[in-house]
Amino acid sequence: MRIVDLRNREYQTNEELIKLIKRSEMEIEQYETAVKDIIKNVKEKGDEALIDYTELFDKVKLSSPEELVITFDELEKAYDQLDDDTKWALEVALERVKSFHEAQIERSYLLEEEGMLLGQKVIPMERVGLYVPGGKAAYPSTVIMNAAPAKVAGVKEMVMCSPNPNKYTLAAAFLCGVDTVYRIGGAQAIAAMAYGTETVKKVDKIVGPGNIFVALAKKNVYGIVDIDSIAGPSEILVIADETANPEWVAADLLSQAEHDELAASILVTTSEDLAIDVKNILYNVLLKDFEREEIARKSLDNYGHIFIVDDLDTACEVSNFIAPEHLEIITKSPFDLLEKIKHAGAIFLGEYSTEPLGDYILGPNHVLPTGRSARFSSPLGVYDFIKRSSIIYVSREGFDRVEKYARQIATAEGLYAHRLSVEVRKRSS
Ligand SMILES: NC(=O)c1ccc[n+]([C@@H]2O[C@H](COP(=O)([O-])OP(=O)(O)OC[C@H]3O[C@@H](n4cnc5c(N)ncnc54)[C@H](O)[C@@H]3O)[C@@H](O)[C@H]2O)c1
Ligand SMILES: N[C@H](CO)Cc1c[nH]c[nH+]1
Ligand SMILES: [Zn+2]
Repeated sequence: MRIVDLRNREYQTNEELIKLIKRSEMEIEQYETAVKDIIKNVKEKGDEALIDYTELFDKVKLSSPEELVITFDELEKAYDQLDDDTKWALEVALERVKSFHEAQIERSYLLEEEGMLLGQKVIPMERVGLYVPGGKAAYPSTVIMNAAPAKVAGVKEMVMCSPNPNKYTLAAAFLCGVDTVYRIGGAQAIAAMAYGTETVKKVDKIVGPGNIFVALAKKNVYGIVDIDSIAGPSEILVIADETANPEWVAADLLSQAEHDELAASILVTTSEDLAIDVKNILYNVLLKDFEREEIARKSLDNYGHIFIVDDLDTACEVSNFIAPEHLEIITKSPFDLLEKIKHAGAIFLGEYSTEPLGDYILGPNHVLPTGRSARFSSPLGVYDFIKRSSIIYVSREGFDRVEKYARQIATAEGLYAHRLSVEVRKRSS
């Protein structure tokens, strides 16, 4: 495999590539230390720590723990304040996301065998925590992406945390029927939902995306609660050939760069001309007079890459290695590459399937694994909000069919009380 970037550096191996794309261990360690400290403080000081962090990071001064909670009236008022077009757009999005996720519903089942009924009962989670980011932008769309699959799964209670949420985020929470909303963000919100405080309810599972502090905090509380995936700073990788429109590709790369200085936007192309055009358009046209220039420029300078490869097979190999959150394939025959893609949070095929449509309105979830975790994680879905219990019924007849095998295996394991449980029943015949 031969990979050349725009500065004519050559990468021979995946290891060289990973060094380039990975945030340095030292960088991550700094964030880890800060996050662990925040979690410890919230565990020890509860609401007091939440009030302090909210002032420090979100510049919101609260005079009492009650103010951490946003009342139902505030949510309703926020919704009423929206103009009709925005209300309608959010409603259409909610309906589309819900109906896409309905296909993920998993049913309980019972298998009947001679003398036995064996099955699985699907049970929705009782209380889940939704994280909705709010530092560098507001994310009403993420309220929908979190809440819609939870509702479809039948979750009883939804708790939501977001730093300094604006009227759009609050209106979306109202529309989605979120039960309790707290104005708390970052690692402190994750710690509060995992451990509970005097005011914040402890949940069974925390889902939703966020910046590096949120993503690392979720990783840290995993085990105390369940989490969905590591859905951290956004990523996009575009595989494109000479048929791609450079302006469209550049716009799509910028769409994720504007989320966060730590976002990653990568183009892998077989066309050197396209590579040069995309770079020029990005830096000499789109970034000029761009409202979110500061964030996007830092992201592109540090984590933006353009790789030129010999063929589309190599492009797929690079993409599989990076395992991006979003993969766009803008080539002459995008479906031809689909079977070669092994790791990606969401795969967008063809030039009109632009990533931002997926962020807002199509239906598939936009809460997606990042940082190469698409190798083992999936998009947020109904399956994240359910758990399963096995159901077991055995009659005397069923018992007689299998008891000797159980006794045999119990003997092999040296677990005599296990064997006894079977023997006492056998003797009763
Ligand atoms: N992967 C996905 O599915 C997905 C979806 C949507 C958004 N995102 C990502 O979510 C993120 C949103 O980030 P954001 O910053 O706008 O909002 P955010 O809510 O995730 O983070 C804001 C919080 O970060 C904390 N914070 C900021 N600076 C800190 C510091 N120096 N020390 C400790 N804590 C600090 C504060 O508590 C603040 O409330 C972006 O990275 C975006 O790319 C990812
Ligand atoms: N692209 C983000 C996921 O990485 C989701 C989002 C919400 N709003 C805009 N974009
Ligand atoms: Zn986005």
